[in-house]
Amino acid sequence: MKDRPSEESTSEKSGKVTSARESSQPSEVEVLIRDGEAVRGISHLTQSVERTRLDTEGGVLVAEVDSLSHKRHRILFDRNTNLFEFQLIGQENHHSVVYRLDELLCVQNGFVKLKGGVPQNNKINTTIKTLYFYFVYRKNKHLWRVREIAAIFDTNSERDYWLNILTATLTKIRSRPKNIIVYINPFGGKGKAKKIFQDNVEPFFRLTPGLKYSVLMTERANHARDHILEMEAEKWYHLDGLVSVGGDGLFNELLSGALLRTQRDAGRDVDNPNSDGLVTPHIRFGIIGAGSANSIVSTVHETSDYPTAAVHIAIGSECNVDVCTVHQANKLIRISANAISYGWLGDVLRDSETYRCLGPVRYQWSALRTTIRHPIYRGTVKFTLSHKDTSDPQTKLPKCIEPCKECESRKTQSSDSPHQYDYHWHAEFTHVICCVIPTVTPFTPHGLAPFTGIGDGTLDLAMVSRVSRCQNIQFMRRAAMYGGKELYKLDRTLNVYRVIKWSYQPDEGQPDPGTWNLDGEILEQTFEEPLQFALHPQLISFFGRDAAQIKPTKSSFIKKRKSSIIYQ
Ligand SMILES: Nc1ncnc2c1ncn2[C@@H]1O[C@H](COP(=O)(O)OP(=O)(O)OP(=O)(O)O)[C@@H](O)[C@H]1O
Repeated sequence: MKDRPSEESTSEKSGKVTSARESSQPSEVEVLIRDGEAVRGISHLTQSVERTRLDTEGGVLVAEVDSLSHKRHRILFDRNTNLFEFQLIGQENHHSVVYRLDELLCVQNGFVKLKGGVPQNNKINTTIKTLYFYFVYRKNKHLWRVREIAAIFDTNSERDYWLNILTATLTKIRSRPKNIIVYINPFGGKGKAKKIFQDNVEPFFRLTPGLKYSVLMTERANHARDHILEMEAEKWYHLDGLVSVGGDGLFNELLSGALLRTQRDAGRDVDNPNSDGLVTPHIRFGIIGAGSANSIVSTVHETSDYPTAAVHIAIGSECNVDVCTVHQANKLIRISANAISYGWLGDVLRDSETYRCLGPVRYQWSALRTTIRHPIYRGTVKFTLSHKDTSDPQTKLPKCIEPCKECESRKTQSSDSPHQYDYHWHAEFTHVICCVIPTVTPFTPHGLAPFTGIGDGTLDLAMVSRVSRCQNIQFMRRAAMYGGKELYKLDRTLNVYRVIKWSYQPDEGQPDPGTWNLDGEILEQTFEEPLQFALHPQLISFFGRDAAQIKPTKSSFIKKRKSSIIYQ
């Protein structure tokens, strides 16, 4: 059991301590995140210190403390670089550990029960003289957790001085959210969204200094979207985050509500697919994946782990994400930040709606039914490449099925007359799949889109023309087992392009125009009007961090353990 100082066992030593002065309160703090960079120690900033001292405003705060095992340490907090250094003193060799301010979730004058790095409840077990630092860290490739460092000060007032100054500093970190709304779909996934929030997310929020949050339980479909659109302006502009606790469908409501509201307030035309002037919402999005697929959260954080998502919201990490708008007859009809698919995948979703009573198994059942039916749709895909794509579709795309209206119209037009899209392909399709982000789902754990990123300014468009039932099963099996990257390696004839806009129109005279699967929701296609898809690069921000930038903490810390404070 951990040795914690209790009220009875500690006695306060006398000592004059600088009181928290007005002048020492920090103004707004800008944390420079230097992920992946080796952080230089700050020990050069001080030589010998007896007790808490603040060199200058924005200078270095220094104190000598004991660890729980009574080893003497020095803590330095450099307010210019926003770095903490914990040094073990009185040893021959120099042992220290450095943390950044943005890794500090909170400081407390008592300990919080942690289980596997997740705060268990909100009870703070107050102690005297001990300050508990709660730092977030990347536990392994995917998971983020909280670790505790306990430092026993010489006096209670010195501890309180540190507590006040650090809490005030954390409250003023500009990138941390101050005011968020949490939308919970009580029926999402297995109907446990509320409990998931209370057990895995709320404890982080309660610990975060300066974070205010309100919770809205949705009562119907589109409740969250309408709530955002109808919110009073003053409330809306004071918000800095919207968090969905549910599936991809609930998140899409938040996304649509916030984007529509922002464009409406800015007087932008959302209906025109060629308008590239959409305004970025002032809020960031957080997702707690409590739905059935949780594809967006799994793609952004590479895991649907609830505490990881909660950590990113609490510490205010940020990543920008591309968005795709879908238009029909010059009207905006949907917004997607995930994947849009037509053909086999669209039909599976449509069929699965009839079998909702089966729960998540319905997708497997409908996949089987759709594979037996083996739908093929004839239509025209038109697209414009992103400048990042180097392949030339002209040399790779098979010939259009004749007659092709687009080929004929291009023949009759002069070569210099502008086309809305640079390339087209009239074919019979088994799949047309467009990924805005890599699209990690329980069925495609390695990501469906071969080369796209979450905010790389491209859409990956894959067109799979008529294949046999057997080939389609192989195609889906490979995509699920190895991910899109391997699929592309195995089949170089796969027509995949990085595009910025595209459209699809089915040929008339087929029994069915087909259905789209847009972020897991059905979108009906019509014969009359093509659907147009337009990319808006990095239009929204998420509470998330590019995982590749941060190295996981080494698990061999036991070997390097020098004290209960320095174990990295
Ligand atoms: N209280 C509610 N009652 C009914 N429907 C709701 C409610 N709140 C949200 N919805 C709608 O339910 C749909 C599915 O919700 P959500 O995505 O949260 O869960 P899910 O279990 O992942 O769903 P799916 O079955 O689509 O995967 C959303 O499109 C949303 O609009």
